[in-house]
Amino acid sequence: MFQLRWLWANLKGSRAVYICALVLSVVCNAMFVAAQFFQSKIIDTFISNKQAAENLRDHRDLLLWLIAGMIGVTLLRTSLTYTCNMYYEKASQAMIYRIRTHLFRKIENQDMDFYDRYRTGDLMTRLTGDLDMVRHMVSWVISNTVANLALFAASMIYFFTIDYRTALCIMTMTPVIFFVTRLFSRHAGPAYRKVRETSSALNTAAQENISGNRVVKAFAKEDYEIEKFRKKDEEYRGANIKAAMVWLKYHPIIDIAAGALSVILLICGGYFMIKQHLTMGQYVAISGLLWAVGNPMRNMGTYVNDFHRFMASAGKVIEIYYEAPRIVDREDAAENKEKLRGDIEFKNVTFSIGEKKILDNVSFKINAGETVVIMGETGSGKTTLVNLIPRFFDCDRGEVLVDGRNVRMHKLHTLRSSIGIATQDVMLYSDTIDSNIAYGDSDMEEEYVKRCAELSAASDFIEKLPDKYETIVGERGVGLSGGQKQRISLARAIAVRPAVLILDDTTSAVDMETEHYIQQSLSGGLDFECTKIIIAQRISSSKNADKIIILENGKISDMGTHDELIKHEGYYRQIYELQSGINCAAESEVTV
Ligand SMILES: Nc1ncnc2c1ncn2[C@@H]1O[C@H](COP(=O)(O)OP(=O)(O)OP(=O)(O)O)[C@@H](O)[C@H]1O
Repeated sequence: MFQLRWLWANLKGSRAVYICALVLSVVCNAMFVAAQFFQSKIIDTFISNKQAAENLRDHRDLLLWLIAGMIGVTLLRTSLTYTCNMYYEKASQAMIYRIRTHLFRKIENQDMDFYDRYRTGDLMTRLTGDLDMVRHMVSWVISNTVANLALFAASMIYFFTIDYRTALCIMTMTPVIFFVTRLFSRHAGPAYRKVRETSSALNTAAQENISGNRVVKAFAKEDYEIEKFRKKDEEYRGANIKAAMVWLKYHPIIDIAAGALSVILLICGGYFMIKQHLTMGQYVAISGLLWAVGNPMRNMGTYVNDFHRFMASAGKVIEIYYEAPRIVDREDAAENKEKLRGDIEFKNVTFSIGEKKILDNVSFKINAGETVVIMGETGSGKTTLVNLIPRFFDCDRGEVLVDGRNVRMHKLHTLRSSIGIATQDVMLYSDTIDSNIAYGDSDMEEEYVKRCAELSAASDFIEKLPDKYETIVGERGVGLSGGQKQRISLARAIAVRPAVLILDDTTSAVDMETEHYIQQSLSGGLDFECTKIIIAQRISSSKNADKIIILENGKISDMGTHDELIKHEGYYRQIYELQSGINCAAESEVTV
Protein backbone atom coordinates (compact mmCIF):
# COMPACT_ATOMS: atom_id res chain seq x y z
CA MET A 1 0.00 0.00 0.00
CA PHE A 2 1.62 3.20 -1.25
CA GLN A 3 0.30 5.42 1.56
CA LEU A 4 1.92 3.23 4.21
CA ARG A 5 5.22 3.05 2.31
CA TRP A 6 5.13 6.84 2.06
CA LEU A 7 4.56 7.07 5.83
CA TRP A 8 7.52 4.82 6.44
CA ALA A 9 9.72 6.90 4.14
CA ASN A 10 8.75 10.04 6.04
CA LEU A 11 9.51 8.47 9.38
CA LYS A 12 13.17 8.67 8.38
CA GLY A 13 15.16 9.92 11.33
CA SER A 14 12.51 8.77 13.81
CA ARG A 15 12.19 5.16 12.73
CA ALA A 16 14.23 3.78 15.65
CA VAL A 17 12.11 5.72 18.14
CA TYR A 18 8.93 4.54 16.44
CA ILE A 19 9.98 0.90 16.39
CA CYS A 20 10.96 1.18 20.08
CA ALA A 21 7.48 2.52 20.78
CA LEU A 22 5.87 -0.37 18.89
CA VAL A 23 7.98 -2.95 20.74
CA LEU A 24 7.20 -1.32 24.09
CA SER A 25 3.54 -1.33 23.20
CA VAL A 26 3.69 -5.11 22.52
CA VAL A 27 5.57 -5.68 25.79
CA CYS A 28 3.13 -3.54 27.82
CA ASN A 29 0.13 -5.43 26.51
CA ALA A 30 1.74 -8.82 27.05
CA MET A 31 2.17 -7.74 30.68
CA PHE A 32 -1.59 -7.85 31.20
CA VAL A 33 -1.26 -11.62 30.73
CA ALA A 34 1.61 -11.82 33.23
CA ALA A 35 -0.49 -10.06 35.89
CA GLN A 36 -3.32 -12.48 35.22
CA PHE A 37 -0.88 -15.40 35.51
CA PHE A 38 0.13 -14.28 39.05
CA GLN A 39 -3.52 -13.85 39.98
CA SER A 40 -4.48 -17.34 38.79
CA LYS A 41 -1.57 -18.84 40.78
CA ILE A 42 -2.75 -17.04 43.94
CA ILE A 43 -6.33 -18.33 43.49
CA ASP A 44 -5.28 -21.89 42.69
CA THR A 45 -2.78 -22.13 45.58
CA PHE A 46 -4.24 -19.98 48.32
CA ILE A 47 -8.01 -19.68 47.71
CA SER A 48 -9.67 -22.52 45.78
CA ASN A 49 -7.14 -25.21 46.73
CA LYS A 50 -8.28 -27.88 49.25
CA GLN A 51 -5.04 -27.22 51.14
CA ALA A 52 -5.37 -23.46 50.89
CA ALA A 53 -5.01 -22.98 54.68
CA GLU A 54 -1.86 -25.15 54.86
CA ASN A 55 -0.40 -23.42 51.79
CA LEU A 56 -1.08 -20.07 53.38
CA ARG A 57 0.75 -21.19 56.52
CA ASP A 58 3.66 -23.02 54.83
CA HIS A 59 4.18 -20.93 51.66
CA ARG A 60 3.60 -17.42 52.83
CA ASP A 61 6.79 -16.33 51.01
CA LEU A 62 5.37 -17.57 47.72
CA LEU A 63 2.17 -15.58 48.29
CA LEU A 64 4.18 -12.43 48.98
CA TRP A 65 6.28 -12.99 45.85
CA LEU A 66 3.17 -13.53 43.74
CA ILE A 67 1.53 -10.33 45.09
CA ALA A 68 4.80 -8.42 44.57
CA GLY A 69 4.94 -9.82 41.04
CA MET A 70 1.41 -8.62 40.33
CA ILE A 71 2.11 -5.12 41.67
CA GLY A 72 5.55 -4.97 40.05
CA VAL A 73 4.22 -5.96 36.62
CA THR A 74 1.46 -3.34 36.87
CA LEU A 75 3.91 -0.58 37.89
CA LEU A 76 6.37 -1.55 35.18
CA ARG A 77 3.58 -1.65 32.60
CA THR A 78 2.40 1.83 33.59
CA SER A 79 5.85 3.38 33.33
CA LEU A 80 6.58 1.60 30.05
CA THR A 81 3.24 2.77 28.66
CA TYR A 82 4.22 6.36 29.54
CA THR A 83 7.57 6.01 27.76
CA CYS A 84 5.90 4.29 24.83
CA ASN A 85 3.34 7.11 24.39
CA MET A 86 6.10 9.68 24.58
CA TYR A 87 8.02 7.89 21.83
CA TYR A 88 4.90 7.76 19.63
CA GLU A 89 4.34 11.46 20.15
CA LYS A 90 7.98 12.34 19.40
CA ALA A 91 8.14 10.21 16.26
CA SER A 92 4.77 11.34 14.90
CA GLN A 93 5.42 15.05 15.61
CA ALA A 94 8.86 14.86 13.98
CA MET A 95 7.35 13.15 10.94
CA ILE A 96 4.48 15.60 10.60
CA TYR A 97 6.86 18.56 11.01
CA ARG A 98 8.95 17.20 8.14
CA ILE A 99 5.95 16.58 5.89
CA ARG A 100 4.38 19.96 6.66
CA THR A 101 7.60 21.83 5.89
CA HIS A 102 8.06 19.84 2.70
CA LEU A 103 4.47 20.48 1.65
CA PHE A 104 4.74 24.20 2.26
CA ARG A 105 7.98 24.36 0.27
CA LYS A 106 6.25 22.45 -2.53
CA ILE A 107 3.28 24.82 -2.55
CA GLU A 108 5.59 27.87 -2.50
CA ASN A 109 7.56 26.63 -5.50
CA GLN A 110 4.65 25.72 -7.73
CA ASP A 111 3.94 27.33 -11.08
CA MET A 112 1.21 29.97 -11.37
CA ASP A 113 -1.26 27.53 -12.92
CA PHE A 114 -1.07 25.37 -9.77
CA TYR A 115 -2.98 28.10 -7.92
CA ASP A 116 -5.64 28.03 -10.63
CA ARG A 117 -6.04 24.27 -10.26
CA TYR A 118 -6.22 24.14 -6.47
CA ARG A 119 -8.53 26.25 -4.35
CA THR A 120 -7.08 27.95 -1.26
CA GLY A 121 -9.56 26.26 1.07
CA ASP A 122 -8.64 22.87 -0.34
CA LEU A 123 -4.90 23.52 0.12
CA MET A 124 -5.55 24.69 3.69
CA THR A 125 -7.45 21.45 4.39
CA ARG A 126 -4.50 19.45 3.10
CA LEU A 127 -2.07 21.39 5.30
CA THR A 128 -4.18 21.10 8.44
CA GLY A 129 -6.98 18.51 8.72
CA ASP A 130 -5.44 16.00 6.32
CA LEU A 131 -2.02 16.24 7.93
CA ASP A 132 -3.57 15.80 11.34
CA MET A 133 -5.21 12.61 10.12
CA VAL A 134 -1.82 11.37 8.92
CA ARG A 135 -0.39 12.06 12.36
CA HIS A 136 -3.36 10.36 14.00
CA MET A 137 -2.58 7.27 11.91
CA VAL A 138 1.00 7.12 13.15
CA SER A 139 0.45 8.08 16.75
CA TRP A 140 -2.88 6.37 17.41
CA VAL A 141 -4.26 3.99 14.77
CA ILE A 142 -1.10 1.97 14.10
CA SER A 143 -0.06 1.99 17.76
CA ASN A 144 -3.45 0.90 19.00
CA THR A 145 -3.83 -1.73 16.31
CA VAL A 146 -0.45 -3.19 17.26
CA ALA A 147 -1.30 -2.96 20.96
CA ASN A 148 -4.64 -4.68 20.47
CA LEU A 149 -3.16 -7.38 18.26
CA ALA A 150 -0.45 -7.99 20.87
CA LEU A 151 -3.04 -8.15 23.62
CA PHE A 152 -5.21 -10.51 21.59
CA ALA A 153 -2.28 -12.77 20.61
CA ALA A 154 -0.76 -12.85 24.11
CA SER A 155 -4.12 -13.68 25.68
CA MET A 156 -4.90 -16.40 23.14
CA ILE A 157 -1.44 -17.95 23.59
CA TYR A 158 -1.99 -17.88 27.35
CA PHE A 159 -5.43 -19.49 26.94
CA PHE A 160 -3.91 -22.24 24.79
CA THR A 161 -1.26 -22.93 27.43
CA ILE A 162 -4.03 -23.21 30.04
CA ASP A 163 -6.44 -25.37 28.04
CA TYR A 164 -6.52 -25.70 24.26
CA ARG A 165 -10.18 -26.84 24.24
CA THR A 166 -11.45 -23.68 25.93
CA ALA A 167 -9.11 -21.57 23.78
CA LEU A 168 -10.48 -23.17 20.58
CA CYS A 169 -14.06 -22.47 21.66
CA ILE A 170 -13.20 -18.79 22.24
CA MET A 171 -11.44 -18.67 18.85
CA THR A 172 -14.68 -19.63 17.02
CA MET A 173 -15.71 -15.98 17.06
CA THR A 174 -12.58 -14.79 15.25
CA PRO A 175 -13.64 -15.73 11.67
CA VAL A 176 -16.99 -13.96 12.22
CA ILE A 177 -15.22 -10.75 13.27
CA PHE A 178 -12.74 -11.05 10.41
CA PHE A 179 -15.46 -11.52 7.80
CA VAL A 180 -17.62 -8.64 9.08
CA THR A 181 -14.63 -6.29 9.32
CA ARG A 182 -13.62 -7.05 5.74
CA LEU A 183 -17.15 -6.39 4.53
CA PHE A 184 -17.28 -3.12 6.47
CA SER A 185 -13.87 -2.06 5.20
CA ARG A 186 -15.02 -2.39 1.58
CA HIS A 187 -17.86 0.10 2.15
CA ALA A 188 -16.02 2.47 4.49
CA GLY A 189 -13.39 3.58 1.91
CA PRO A 190 -15.73 5.42 -0.50
CA ALA A 191 -17.74 6.84 2.42
CA TYR A 192 -14.67 8.49 3.94
CA ARG A 193 -13.44 9.78 0.61
CA LYS A 194 -16.77 11.57 0.31
CA VAL A 195 -16.37 12.99 3.85
CA ARG A 196 -12.94 14.32 2.83
CA GLU A 197 -14.28 15.95 -0.36
CA THR A 198 -17.20 17.64 1.37
CA SER A 199 -14.95 18.88 4.20
CA SER A 200 -12.63 20.50 1.65
CA ALA A 201 -15.58 22.13 -0.16
CA LEU A 202 -16.85 23.46 3.17
CA ASN A 203 -13.45 24.95 4.04
CA THR A 204 -13.17 26.53 0.60
CA ALA A 205 -16.62 28.10 0.93
CA ALA A 206 -15.70 29.51 4.36
CA GLN A 207 -12.32 30.81 3.17
CA GLU A 208 -13.74 32.48 0.05
CA ASN A 209 -16.49 34.08 2.09
CA ILE A 210 -14.19 35.45 4.73
CA SER A 211 -11.70 36.89 2.25
CA GLY A 212 -14.48 38.18 0.00
CA ASN A 213 -16.65 39.54 2.79
CA ARG A 214 -16.59 43.06 1.36
CA VAL A 215 -18.16 41.92 -1.91
CA VAL A 216 -20.80 39.99 0.02
CA LYS A 217 -21.63 43.06 2.08
CA ALA A 218 -21.52 45.42 -0.90
CA PHE A 219 -24.14 43.33 -2.70
CA ALA A 220 -26.06 42.59 0.51
CA LYS A 221 -25.76 38.89 -0.30
CA GLU A 222 -25.27 37.62 3.25
CA ASP A 223 -28.40 35.46 3.10
CA TYR A 224 -27.41 34.06 -0.27
CA GLU A 225 -23.93 33.15 1.04
CA ILE A 226 -25.34 31.74 4.29
CA GLU A 227 -27.64 29.52 2.23
CA LYS A 228 -24.74 28.43 0.00
CA PHE A 229 -22.65 27.61 3.07
CA ARG A 230 -25.59 25.81 4.70
CA LYS A 231 -25.87 23.54 1.66
CA LYS A 232 -22.16 22.67 1.82
CA ASP A 233 -22.51 22.11 5.56
CA GLU A 234 -25.48 19.86 4.91
CA GLU A 235 -23.48 17.85 2.38
CA TYR A 236 -20.67 17.50 4.90
CA ARG A 237 -23.08 16.44 7.62
CA GLY A 238 -24.75 13.98 5.22
CA ALA A 239 -21.41 12.45 4.23
CA ASN A 240 -20.46 12.08 7.90
CA ILE A 241 -23.78 10.47 8.76
CA LYS A 242 -23.44 8.08 5.81
CA ALA A 243 -19.96 7.08 6.91
CA ALA A 244 -21.16 6.63 10.48
CA MET A 245 -24.12 4.55 9.25
CA VAL A 246 -21.78 2.18 7.43
CA TRP A 247 -20.07 1.53 10.73
CA LEU A 248 -23.33 1.39 12.70
CA LYS A 249 -24.64 -1.27 10.30
CA TYR A 250 -21.80 -3.63 11.12
CA HIS A 251 -21.11 -2.62 14.69
CA PRO A 252 -23.95 -4.63 16.33
CA ILE A 253 -22.72 -7.86 14.67
CA ILE A 254 -19.20 -7.27 15.98
CA ASP A 255 -20.56 -6.30 19.38
CA ILE A 256 -22.71 -9.41 19.60
CA ALA A 257 -19.79 -11.61 18.51
CA ALA A 258 -17.52 -10.05 21.15
CA GLY A 259 -20.26 -10.26 23.77
CA ALA A 260 -20.86 -13.93 22.92
CA LEU A 261 -17.38 -14.71 24.27
CA SER A 262 -18.65 -14.55 27.88
CA VAL A 263 -21.47 -17.00 27.11
CA ILE A 264 -19.05 -19.33 25.32
CA LEU A 265 -16.69 -19.23 28.30
CA LEU A 266 -19.54 -19.79 30.73
CA ILE A 267 -20.81 -22.85 28.85
CA CYS A 268 -17.57 -24.37 27.57
CA GLY A 269 -15.34 -23.22 30.45
CA GLY A 270 -17.92 -24.47 32.97
CA TYR A 271 -18.15 -27.83 31.18
CA PHE A 272 -14.34 -28.23 31.05
CA MET A 273 -14.09 -27.31 34.73
CA ILE A 274 -16.59 -30.05 35.61
CA LYS A 275 -14.51 -32.38 33.43
CA GLN A 276 -11.47 -31.16 35.43
CA HIS A 277 -9.60 -29.88 32.37
CA LEU A 278 -9.68 -26.44 33.96
CA THR A 279 -9.06 -25.28 37.54
CA MET A 280 -10.98 -22.49 39.24
CA GLY A 281 -7.89 -20.23 39.10
CA GLN A 282 -7.48 -20.91 35.38
CA TYR A 283 -11.17 -20.22 34.75
CA VAL A 284 -10.89 -16.91 36.63
CA ALA A 285 -7.69 -16.07 34.68
CA ILE A 286 -9.43 -16.66 31.33
CA SER A 287 -12.53 -14.83 32.47
CA GLY A 288 -10.37 -11.92 33.73
CA LEU A 289 -8.63 -11.69 30.38
CA LEU A 290 -11.70 -12.15 28.20
CA TRP A 291 -11.85 -8.36 27.67
CA ALA A 292 -8.35 -8.62 26.15
CA VAL A 293 -9.84 -10.74 23.38
CA GLY A 294 -13.22 -8.99 23.13
CA ASN A 295 -11.96 -5.40 23.08
CA PRO A 296 -9.62 -5.79 20.09
CA MET A 297 -12.57 -7.37 18.25
CA ARG A 298 -14.81 -4.44 19.14
CA ASN A 299 -12.12 -1.85 18.36
CA MET A 300 -11.32 -3.35 14.98
CA GLY A 301 -14.12 -1.31 13.39
CA THR A 302 -12.83 1.96 14.84
CA TYR A 303 -9.35 1.26 13.50
CA VAL A 304 -10.69 0.33 10.07
CA ASN A 305 -12.74 3.56 10.16
CA ASP A 306 -9.69 5.64 10.98
CA PHE A 307 -7.59 3.75 8.48
CA HIS A 308 -9.96 4.75 5.68
CA ARG A 309 -10.01 8.34 6.88
CA PHE A 310 -6.22 8.23 6.77
CA MET A 311 -6.20 6.75 3.25
CA ALA A 312 -8.49 9.54 1.99
CA SER A 313 -6.43 12.28 3.66
CA ALA A 314 -3.02 10.80 2.85
CA GLY A 315 -4.03 10.55 -0.81
CA LYS A 316 -4.68 14.29 -0.85
CA VAL A 317 -1.44 15.13 0.96
CA ILE A 318 0.61 12.85 -1.30
CA GLU A 319 -0.85 14.52 -4.41
CA ILE A 320 0.77 17.82 -3.37
CA TYR A 321 3.83 16.10 -1.88
CA TYR A 322 4.86 14.80 -5.30
CA GLU A 323 3.55 17.71 -7.37
CA ALA A 324 6.48 19.05 -9.37
CA PRO A 325 6.63 22.51 -10.94
CA ARG A 326 7.42 22.57 -14.64
CA ILE A 327 9.21 25.91 -14.49
CA VAL A 328 12.50 25.13 -12.78
CA ASP A 329 16.17 25.98 -13.18
CA ARG A 330 17.77 24.25 -16.11
CA GLU A 331 20.96 22.41 -15.32
CA ASP A 332 22.83 24.48 -17.89
CA ALA A 333 21.32 27.78 -16.66
CA ALA A 334 23.82 30.61 -16.31
CA GLU A 335 25.30 31.19 -12.88
CA ASN A 336 24.92 34.96 -13.10
CA LYS A 337 25.96 36.47 -9.79
CA GLU A 338 25.79 40.06 -11.01
CA LYS A 339 22.65 42.12 -11.13
CA LEU A 340 20.94 42.05 -14.52
CA ARG A 341 21.03 45.20 -16.69
CA GLY A 342 17.43 45.09 -17.88
CA ASP A 343 17.56 44.63 -21.68
CA ILE A 344 14.43 42.81 -22.75
CA GLU A 345 13.51 41.25 -26.05
CA PHE A 346 10.51 39.23 -27.20
CA LYS A 347 11.20 37.23 -30.37
CA ASN A 348 8.09 35.81 -32.10
CA VAL A 349 6.56 34.84 -28.77
CA THR A 350 3.41 32.74 -28.83
CA PHE A 351 1.66 31.59 -25.68
CA SER A 352 -1.55 29.63 -25.18
CA ILE A 353 -3.57 28.52 -22.18
CA GLY A 354 -5.22 25.26 -23.15
CA GLU A 355 -6.57 25.74 -26.66
CA LYS A 356 -6.75 29.51 -26.31
CA LYS A 357 -3.96 31.56 -27.91
CA ILE A 358 -3.24 34.45 -25.53
CA LEU A 359 -0.16 35.93 -27.24
CA ASP A 360 0.44 35.53 -30.95
CA ASN A 361 3.85 36.08 -32.53
CA VAL A 362 4.81 39.02 -30.31
CA SER A 363 8.17 40.69 -31.02
CA PHE A 364 9.69 43.86 -29.55
CA LYS A 365 12.87 45.08 -27.92
CA ILE A 366 13.41 47.28 -24.85
CA ASN A 367 16.84 48.68 -24.02
CA ALA A 368 18.00 48.80 -20.41
CA GLY A 369 16.75 51.91 -18.64
CA GLU A 370 13.89 52.62 -21.05
CA THR A 371 10.31 53.20 -20.02
CA VAL A 372 7.77 51.21 -21.99
CA VAL A 373 4.02 51.43 -21.64
CA ILE A 374 1.78 48.56 -22.70
CA MET A 375 -1.78 49.42 -23.59
CA GLY A 376 -4.68 47.53 -25.02
CA GLU A 377 -8.24 46.50 -24.39
CA THR A 378 -9.05 44.43 -21.37
CA GLY A 379 -8.16 40.79 -21.96
CA SER A 380 -5.76 41.63 -24.80
CA GLY A 381 -2.88 39.86 -23.03
CA LYS A 382 -0.97 42.66 -21.28
CA THR A 383 -0.58 40.92 -17.91
CA THR A 384 0.24 37.63 -19.62
CA LEU A 385 2.96 39.35 -21.63
CA VAL A 386 4.74 40.78 -18.58
CA ASN A 387 4.29 37.46 -16.73
CA LEU A 388 6.58 35.82 -19.27
CA ILE A 389 9.54 38.00 -18.23
CA PRO A 390 9.97 36.54 -14.70
CA ARG A 391 8.96 33.12 -16.12
CA PHE A 392 5.64 32.88 -14.29
CA PHE A 393 4.79 31.02 -17.48
CA ASP A 394 6.99 29.75 -20.29
CA CYS A 395 6.04 30.64 -23.85
CA ASP A 396 5.13 27.88 -26.31
CA ARG A 397 7.07 29.29 -29.23
CA GLY A 398 9.62 32.04 -29.68
CA GLU A 399 11.99 33.44 -27.09
CA VAL A 400 11.89 35.91 -24.21
CA LEU A 401 15.37 37.35 -23.65
CA VAL A 402 16.67 39.31 -20.69
CA ASP A 403 20.12 40.83 -21.17
CA GLY A 404 20.37 38.92 -24.44
CA ARG A 405 19.87 35.53 -22.79
CA ASN A 406 16.75 33.38 -22.98
CA VAL A 407 14.93 33.59 -19.64
CA ARG A 408 15.03 29.78 -19.47
CA MET A 409 18.82 30.04 -19.32
CA HIS A 410 18.80 32.33 -16.27
CA LYS A 411 18.67 30.96 -12.75
CA LEU A 412 15.09 31.57 -11.57
CA HIS A 413 16.24 33.22 -8.37
CA THR A 414 18.59 35.62 -10.18
CA LEU A 415 15.94 36.45 -12.73
CA ARG A 416 13.07 37.02 -10.32
CA SER A 417 15.10 38.86 -7.72
CA SER A 418 16.13 41.32 -10.45
CA ILE A 419 12.52 42.13 -11.25
CA GLY A 420 10.24 44.24 -9.08
CA ILE A 421 6.54 43.77 -9.69
CA ALA A 422 3.55 45.68 -8.43
CA THR A 423 0.69 43.44 -9.46
CA GLN A 424 -2.85 44.37 -10.41
CA ASP A 425 -4.29 42.48 -7.46
CA VAL A 426 -2.54 44.10 -4.48
CA MET A 427 -1.77 41.72 -1.66
CA LEU A 428 -0.47 43.17 1.58
CA TYR A 429 0.55 40.90 4.44
CA SER A 430 -0.90 41.12 7.93
CA ASP A 431 2.13 42.99 9.16
CA THR A 432 3.43 46.53 9.62
CA ILE A 433 3.68 48.87 6.64
CA ASP A 434 7.45 48.89 7.18
CA SER A 435 7.61 45.08 6.85
CA ASN A 436 5.34 45.15 3.83
CA ILE A 437 7.66 47.56 2.03
CA ALA A 438 10.87 45.83 3.16
CA TYR A 439 9.23 42.50 2.36
CA GLY A 440 11.48 39.62 3.45
CA ASP A 441 14.47 41.90 4.10
CA SER A 442 14.66 42.63 7.80
CA ASP A 443 18.00 44.41 7.31
CA MET A 444 16.52 47.09 5.08
CA GLU A 445 17.22 50.47 6.63
CA GLU A 446 14.31 52.50 7.91
CA GLU A 447 15.47 55.53 5.96
CA TYR A 448 15.45 53.55 2.74
CA VAL A 449 11.92 52.26 3.44
CA LYS A 450 10.82 55.85 3.94
CA ARG A 451 12.56 56.91 0.73
CA CYS A 452 10.70 54.20 -1.22
CA ALA A 453 7.42 55.33 0.33
CA GLU A 454 8.21 58.92 -0.73
CA LEU A 455 8.93 57.84 -4.30
CA SER A 456 5.64 56.01 -4.48
CA ALA A 457 3.72 58.94 -2.97
CA ALA A 458 2.83 56.86 0.05
CA SER A 459 4.73 58.72 2.78
CA ASP A 460 2.12 61.45 3.27
CA PHE A 461 -0.74 59.13 4.18
CA ILE A 462 1.56 56.76 6.14
CA GLU A 463 2.77 59.65 8.34
CA LYS A 464 -0.86 60.41 9.19
CA LEU A 465 -1.57 56.86 10.41
CA PRO A 466 -1.56 56.36 14.22
CA ASP A 467 1.55 54.18 14.26
CA LYS A 468 3.02 55.51 11.02
CA TYR A 469 5.30 52.86 9.48
CA GLU A 470 4.54 50.48 12.37
CA THR A 471 0.82 50.43 11.57
CA ILE A 472 -0.39 46.90 11.06
CA VAL A 473 -2.32 46.49 7.86
CA GLY A 474 -4.81 43.66 8.06
CA GLU A 475 -5.21 40.73 5.74
CA ARG A 476 -5.16 42.07 2.18
CA GLY A 477 -4.56 45.53 3.60
CA VAL A 478 -7.99 46.00 5.16
CA GLY A 479 -8.21 49.54 6.46
CA LEU A 480 -6.41 51.14 3.50
CA SER A 481 -7.95 52.53 0.36
CA GLY A 482 -7.27 50.87 -3.01
CA GLY A 483 -4.94 53.71 -4.02
CA GLN A 484 -3.07 53.56 -0.71
CA LYS A 485 -2.55 49.83 -1.09
CA GLN A 486 -1.32 50.35 -4.65
CA ARG A 487 1.24 52.89 -3.45
CA ILE A 488 2.59 50.54 -0.74
CA SER A 489 2.79 47.81 -3.35
CA LEU A 490 4.76 50.17 -5.62
CA ALA A 491 7.11 51.07 -2.75
CA ARG A 492 7.68 47.34 -2.17
CA ALA A 493 8.55 46.83 -5.83
CA ILE A 494 10.98 49.78 -5.82
CA ALA A 495 12.59 48.67 -2.55
CA VAL A 496 14.33 45.68 -4.17
CA ARG A 497 16.21 48.06 -6.54
CA PRO A 498 15.16 45.96 -9.50
CA ALA A 499 16.76 45.94 -12.91
CA VAL A 500 13.26 45.65 -14.36
CA LEU A 501 10.29 47.32 -12.72
CA ILE A 502 6.92 46.03 -13.85
CA LEU A 503 3.84 48.00 -12.89
CA ASP A 504 0.58 46.32 -13.79
CA ASP A 505 -2.12 48.98 -13.61
CA THR A 506 -0.49 50.13 -10.38
CA THR A 507 -1.73 53.68 -10.46
CA SER A 508 -5.25 52.97 -11.68
CA ALA A 509 -6.74 53.83 -8.28
CA VAL A 510 -4.71 56.98 -7.56
CA ASP A 511 -5.72 60.50 -8.54
CA MET A 512 -4.13 62.24 -11.53
CA GLU A 513 -1.99 64.52 -9.36
CA THR A 514 -0.51 61.62 -7.37
CA GLU A 515 0.01 59.67 -10.56
CA HIS A 516 1.95 62.59 -12.01
CA TYR A 517 4.09 62.75 -8.86
CA ILE A 518 4.81 58.99 -9.11
CA GLN A 519 5.79 59.36 -12.79
CA GLN A 520 8.21 62.13 -11.91
CA SER A 521 9.71 60.00 -9.13
CA LEU A 522 10.14 57.01 -11.38
CA SER A 523 11.75 58.97 -14.17
CA GLY A 524 14.17 61.02 -12.09
CA GLY A 525 14.06 60.01 -8.44
CA LEU A 526 15.38 56.45 -8.46
CA ASP A 527 18.98 56.05 -7.32
CA PHE A 528 19.45 52.98 -9.52
CA GLU A 529 19.07 52.20 -13.22
CA CYS A 530 16.03 50.20 -14.22
CA THR A 531 13.85 49.33 -17.15
CA LYS A 532 10.23 50.26 -16.51
CA ILE A 533 7.38 48.34 -18.06
CA ILE A 534 4.09 49.95 -17.23
CA ILE A 535 0.68 48.57 -18.05
CA ALA A 536 -1.64 51.55 -18.03
CA GLN A 537 -4.84 52.87 -19.47
CA ARG A 538 -4.18 56.59 -19.03
CA ILE A 539 -2.47 58.65 -21.70
CA SER A 540 -0.81 60.62 -18.89
CA SER A 541 1.23 57.49 -18.13
CA SER A 542 2.33 56.90 -21.70
CA LYS A 543 3.00 60.43 -22.97
CA ASN A 544 6.67 60.49 -22.01
CA ALA A 545 7.40 56.81 -22.51
CA ASP A 546 10.26 55.73 -24.78
CA LYS A 547 7.96 53.24 -26.40
CA ILE A 548 4.27 52.38 -26.32
CA ILE A 549 3.14 48.89 -27.28
CA ILE A 550 -0.49 48.38 -28.25
CA LEU A 551 -1.85 44.88 -27.86
CA GLU A 552 -4.95 43.67 -29.61
CA ASN A 553 -6.17 40.10 -29.10
CA GLY A 554 -2.68 38.97 -28.17
CA LYS A 555 -0.99 40.62 -31.15
CA ILE A 556 0.98 43.84 -31.32
CA SER A 557 -1.19 46.11 -33.41
CA ASP A 558 0.95 49.23 -33.02
CA MET A 559 4.20 50.37 -31.48
CA GLY A 560 5.98 53.72 -31.20
CA THR A 561 6.23 56.90 -29.18
CA HIS A 562 3.26 59.05 -28.22
CA ASP A 563 3.96 61.50 -31.05
CA GLU A 564 4.26 58.68 -33.59
CA LEU A 565 1.12 56.89 -32.49
CA ILE A 566 -1.22 59.87 -32.51
CA LYS A 567 -0.28 60.58 -36.08
CA HIS A 568 -2.34 57.74 -37.47
CA GLU A 569 -5.70 56.08 -36.84
CA GLY A 570 -5.70 53.35 -34.27
CA TYR A 571 -6.38 52.30 -30.71
CA TYR A 572 -3.91 54.76 -29.18
CA ARG A 573 -5.23 57.77 -31.03
CA GLN A 574 -8.78 56.82 -30.10
CA ILE A 575 -7.86 56.64 -26.43
CA TYR A 576 -5.90 59.87 -26.66
CA GLU A 577 -8.84 61.70 -28.21
CA LEU A 578 -11.25 60.24 -25.71
CA GLN A 579 -9.16 61.22 -22.70
CA SER A 580 -7.90 64.61 -23.86
CA GLY A 581 -10.98 65.76 -25.77
CA ILE A 582 -8.74 66.68 -28.70
CA ASN A 583 -9.70 65.65 -32.21
CA CYS A 584 -6.38 64.80 -33.89
CA ALA A 585 -7.78 64.59 -37.42
CA ALA A 586 -9.35 68.08 -37.13
CA GLU A 587 -6.15 69.51 -35.64
CA SER A 588 -3.97 68.12 -38.40
CA GLU A 589 -6.34 69.63 -41.01
CA VAL A 590 -5.98 73.01 -39.32
CA THR A 591 -2.20 72.66 -39.26
CA VAL A 592 -2.12 71.79 -42.98
N1 LIG B 1 -5.39 31.27 -15.87
C1 LIG B 1 -6.03 31.49 -17.00
N2 LIG B 1 -6.75 30.52 -17.58
C2 LIG B 1 -7.40 30.75 -18.75
N3 LIG B 1 -7.39 31.93 -19.39
C3 LIG B 1 -6.69 32.93 -18.85
C4 LIG B 1 -5.97 32.77 -17.63
N4 LIG B 1 -5.37 33.93 -17.34
C5 LIG B 1 -5.72 34.79 -18.34
N5 LIG B 1 -6.50 34.19 -19.23
C6 LIG B 1 -7.06 34.78 -20.44
O1 LIG B 1 -6.00 35.37 -21.16
C7 LIG B 1 -6.43 36.56 -21.78
C8 LIG B 1 -5.44 37.68 -21.47
O2 LIG B 1 -5.49 37.92 -20.07
P1 LIG B 1 -4.62 39.06 -19.42
O3 LIG B 1 -4.87 39.07 -17.98
O4 LIG B 1 -3.22 38.92 -19.89
O5 LIG B 1 -5.27 40.35 -20.11
P2 LIG B 1 -5.04 41.86 -19.79
O6 LIG B 1 -4.84 42.54 -21.10
O7 LIG B 1 -3.97 42.04 -18.77
O8 LIG B 1 -6.44 42.24 -19.19
P3 LIG B 1 -6.81 43.38 -18.12
O9 LIG B 1 -6.53 44.69 -18.76
O10 LIG B 1 -8.25 43.18 -17.90
O11 LIG B 1 -5.97 43.13 -16.93
C9 LIG B 1 -7.83 36.83 -21.29
O12 LIG B 1 -8.74 36.50 -22.32
C10 LIG B 1 -8.00 35.91 -20.11
O13 LIG B 1 -9.32 35.45 -20.08
